[in-house]
Amino acid sequence: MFAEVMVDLKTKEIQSSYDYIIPSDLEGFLKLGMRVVVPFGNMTRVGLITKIKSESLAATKAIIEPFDMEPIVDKELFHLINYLEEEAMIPSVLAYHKVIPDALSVEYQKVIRVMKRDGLKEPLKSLLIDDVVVFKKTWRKYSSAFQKAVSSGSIEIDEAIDQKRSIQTENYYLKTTKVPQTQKQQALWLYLNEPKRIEDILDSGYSKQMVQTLVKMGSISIQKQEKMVVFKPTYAEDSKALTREQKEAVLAIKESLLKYERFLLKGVSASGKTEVFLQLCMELSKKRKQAMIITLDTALIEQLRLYLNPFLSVAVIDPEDTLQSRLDSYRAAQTGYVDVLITTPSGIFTPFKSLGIIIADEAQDPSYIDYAKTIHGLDMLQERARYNNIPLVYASATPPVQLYYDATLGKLRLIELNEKVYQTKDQLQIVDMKKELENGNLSMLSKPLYDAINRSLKDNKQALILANRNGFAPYVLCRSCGHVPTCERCDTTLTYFENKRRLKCPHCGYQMKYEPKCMACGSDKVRPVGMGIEQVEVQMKRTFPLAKIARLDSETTSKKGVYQATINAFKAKKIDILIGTQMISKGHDFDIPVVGILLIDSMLKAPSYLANERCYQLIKQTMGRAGRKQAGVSIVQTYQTDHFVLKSLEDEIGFYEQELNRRQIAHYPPYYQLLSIVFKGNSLDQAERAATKLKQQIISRYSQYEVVGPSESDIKTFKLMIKTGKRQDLKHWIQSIKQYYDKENLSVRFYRYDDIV
Ligand SMILES: Nc1ncnc2c1ncn2[C@@H]1O[C@H](COP(=O)(O)OP(=O)(O)OP(=O)(O)O)[C@@H](O)[C@H]1O
Ligand SMILES: [Zn+2]
Repeated sequence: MFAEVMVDLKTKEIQSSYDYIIPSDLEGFLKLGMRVVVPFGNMTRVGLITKIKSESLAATKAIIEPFDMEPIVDKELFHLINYLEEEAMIPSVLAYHKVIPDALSVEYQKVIRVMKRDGLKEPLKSLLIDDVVVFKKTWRKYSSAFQKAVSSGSIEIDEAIDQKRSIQTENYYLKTTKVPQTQKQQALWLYLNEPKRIEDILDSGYSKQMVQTLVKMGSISIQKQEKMVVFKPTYAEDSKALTREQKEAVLAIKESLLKYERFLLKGVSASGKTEVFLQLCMELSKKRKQAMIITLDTALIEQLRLYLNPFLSVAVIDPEDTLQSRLDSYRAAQTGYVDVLITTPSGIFTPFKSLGIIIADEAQDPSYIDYAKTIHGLDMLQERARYNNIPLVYASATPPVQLYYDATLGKLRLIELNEKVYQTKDQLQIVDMKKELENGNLSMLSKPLYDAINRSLKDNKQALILANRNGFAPYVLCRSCGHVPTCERCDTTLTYFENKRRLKCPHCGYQMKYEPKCMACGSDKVRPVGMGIEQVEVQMKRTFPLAKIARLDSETTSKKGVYQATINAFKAKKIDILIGTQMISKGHDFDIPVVGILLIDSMLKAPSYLANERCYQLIKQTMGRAGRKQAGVSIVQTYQTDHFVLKSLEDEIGFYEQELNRRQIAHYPPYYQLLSIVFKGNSLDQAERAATKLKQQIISRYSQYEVVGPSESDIKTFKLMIKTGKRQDLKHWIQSIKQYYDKENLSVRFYRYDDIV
């Protein structure tokens, strides 16, 4: 027998799988989805078995040994990998890379063994103090010394595979056939008629000492089993009486628990969607089925966990956690040990033993689309729900336009929660900043917002301010020559960060030190222009000097734990005014009377067909943080009071209808599908020529496609955007010409979820 092995999954250069002979003693043991150790050139590498077959013309080398005892990639994951290759047009190595978690990746090390210590000379003599040492990267400069030592036989160098994290085990205690003497001992012995962990034994009132004695006597045996790390149910809370709408929602979804169906749970902010999740998960837990809930970040994971944990066992996979902790939770889901797994869109590929429901919370959030814009988490979840024949619930106060549209077509079932649990009042006020200026108010705070915050502080209450723009100012400008510093890698205008005195590229992360001297003309008349969140903070501190003010954005939360701590402090009312970017807008169950929404005008002008939708959702989500347990007011400051997004903040249907209409006219989703084809060459010229040529080919071959571009989109990169009603045949055709570009040394990538227009 032969195996196709995808060698060294995490190395992008190795793009294909290779055939290996399966040694006869491993036949039957090795299965699809297991990792194996194989010879590769003169190295030893780990690879994944992607196929087992009876014939191979290419195989010359044999698999050395298994690396896993059971498959780490199951049938469903293979299906998803296939889906990624076919539908998202992702190269297969990358698809494997996406699906297999980092916690399971390996590293390769060189291990040096000292054979003859006397033969060692400096610097090796002092580097190799122990007899077995792992080679350090910094020792590369001594390569020739190491080579000499090898040829003289003083040292040997081996290659070792280092698994970054491994599955943890722990001891379980079980009775043997040997009956102990005393009555007390016999009680313990009988209690251990099935394997138990020491914690559980102690909890049941037996002593550690007695366990040890019986082990010595041979009445108890010790077994090693996989250690399961989950949050066990605390039973610390009583269940709530559901509202009428919650009851109806639970009932509707419960009816189709054991089949594939999509639901849109559209519930206004604070309508108690989480309670609906809890009820569904509890129902499934009775049927020994698991639930996967996706939310956005550490604080929201924790908020959800605290809500569910009194009733259910919960595991979480948070990209902020350690590899080991992520692996533990991964195994808890995979082995069926836990009721609920809560994770972020990064965890959507986690395998389950018996998945019963998928809930995509905050389904409107852009982070469901991966950074590269190749994978849409909601599409992957739909594929998983279909594969497992289970319901998928999208939950949101502001559903994506696409899902709203699908619901109107009857492709998914709409369930609405229109009332807030506590039926508190909320109020919206849109302030025209042009008028504020006319009335002589030059500050960034409008009179109504200033008054509202002031009142709240006087009442010992809080305020939340959205300022969704990083840095101190969006750019700096030389007032002498007009120069604006841009990124030397991708030409994007650099954002100015005053606290760190740096200029940073919002697109690629490039950064440089800020000098108040113009790089073009040397003048010292360089000034920040426009407003960012750092500046909002400075001005708020000046306006409300006695208030405790905190800021939440990518800068302040770069250190682990700060985000969660700040959210907790705000909930505990240790902060008076919290200023934040979009990270404060979604899902947090705050109890505040005032929300201020600033700096949204530039968002409405973003070059994305999703700009209106994103801005609408962001404002509505932020508004939803007030008026939960107490009445609340949201104040939106804008220069564009006539914009339909702002006009329809209290007319939901109006928003969706106008936006749909606009998209239909401009040929955007959901009416048209988009596909970006991006060429990256050795030069801008080469990329542009290829893009132009492909555009002509497409137009002459497929008259039904609209092709926009080519346009320069990055360094040495040109992009075509295709709009189409149907994408299928185009995909195969492009795949077939792809080899041609490979020969020309041009990389061609496809992006299905590119929204930049
Ligand atoms: N049936 C109920 N009885 C009493 N309190 C409830 C009930 N259901 C939910 N709550 C409480 O109402 C508050 C709001 O619920 P939840 O956070 O689930 O709202 P949500 O719909 O998810 O809002 P958002 O869209 O803003 O995230 C929570 O504090 C929750 O504990
Ligand atoms: Zn850049």
